[in-house]
Amino acid sequence: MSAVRHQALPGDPAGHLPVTVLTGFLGAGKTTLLGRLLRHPGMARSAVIINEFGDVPLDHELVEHAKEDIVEVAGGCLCCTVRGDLSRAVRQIDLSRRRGRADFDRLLIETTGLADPAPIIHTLLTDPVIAHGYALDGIVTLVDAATGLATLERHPEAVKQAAMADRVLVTKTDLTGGRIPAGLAARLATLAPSAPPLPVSHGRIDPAALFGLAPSPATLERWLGATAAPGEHDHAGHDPNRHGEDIRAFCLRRPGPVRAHALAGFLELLSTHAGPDLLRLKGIVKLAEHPHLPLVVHAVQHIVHEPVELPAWPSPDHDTRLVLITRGIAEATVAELFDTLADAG
Ligand SMILES: Nc1nc2c(ncn2[C@@H]2O[C@H](COP(=O)(O)OP(=O)(O)OP(=O)(O)O)[C@@H](O)[C@H]2O)c(=O)[nH]1
Repeated sequence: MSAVRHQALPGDPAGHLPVTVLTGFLGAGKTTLLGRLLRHPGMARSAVIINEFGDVPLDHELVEHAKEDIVEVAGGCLCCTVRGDLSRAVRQIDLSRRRGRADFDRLLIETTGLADPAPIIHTLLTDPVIAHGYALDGIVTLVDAATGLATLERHPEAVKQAAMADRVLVTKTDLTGGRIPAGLAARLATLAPSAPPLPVSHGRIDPAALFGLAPSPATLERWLGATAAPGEHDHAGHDPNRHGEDIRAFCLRRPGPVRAHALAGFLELLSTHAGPDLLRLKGIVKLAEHPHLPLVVHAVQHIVHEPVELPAWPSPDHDTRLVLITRGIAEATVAELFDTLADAG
């Protein structure tokens, strides 16, 4: 038996460990917030499950973490194709805790940006092993201050994420003058009236604001009633890189270095012309100018974020890898554009 201290939920004599579900549309800032939270001294005893859409996981290389209590679930959304994987991931990390290999008293689950939180909550509440040892402490939904309103208009997944929130964080308010834009605030007030939004910049928030939000039994009942029974969303043979009709993920890989101006041209062309259909781009790039210092790039719809240079390659894989999630844009078109610019570079 490990000597694990249990930090039970208040009023929970059974000593269930609290689980927080961190959700929010593609690129809303979930990984940024998580990275920052995990550096907070009060968060040292947290385990994390990260789920990524598509079969080329990158987040585990991009989340700065000094701890090993992180399990990555790749290859689809927890909400549709890999719900069984959520159970397995929680069971795996729970077994590590019981065997004394992992020492945590709080679990955080970061969903993909396309996830419907309802089936995830359903699994947490109904899987016998999970329900025995863990209890939902709250759903924290991140909404991007700059793209959030347009995203809520176009993507029902984003609406559901906001509607189920116990806490809404409006991220990137440094891009909107430190404020939540009025139109977005009004939309959120109707979607999540009991979760007034908090503005957040660069993931800076007191962790206490995110915990102890446990939804009431009546709310849980409502979700359980509204959610499909386990198995209904699990499609055998479902392509993990597809979501709905025309959203798909793909990865561009290039072993040779890429010149900075070729990369900048590619990002500029793509974000300007694909606009809202470039749901997400993230990647790690070997720049010709600094091949030993990998560059992390991000774009969310029409916004290309400030690239960040890492002090070292996070894994032995030193190829440039760009993961894209697009709506109705062919992989071949994007790959050709990238190759043309990189080859000419
Ligand atoms: N200016 C600004 N940029 C931010 C902020 N938070 C996150 N970003 C940037 O937004 C981009 C996306 O952030 P992530 O944390 O990767 O977003 P995510 O929600 O984890 O993305 P997915 O996992 O792909 O859905 C990155 O370039 C971040 O640096 C913020 O508060 N301000």
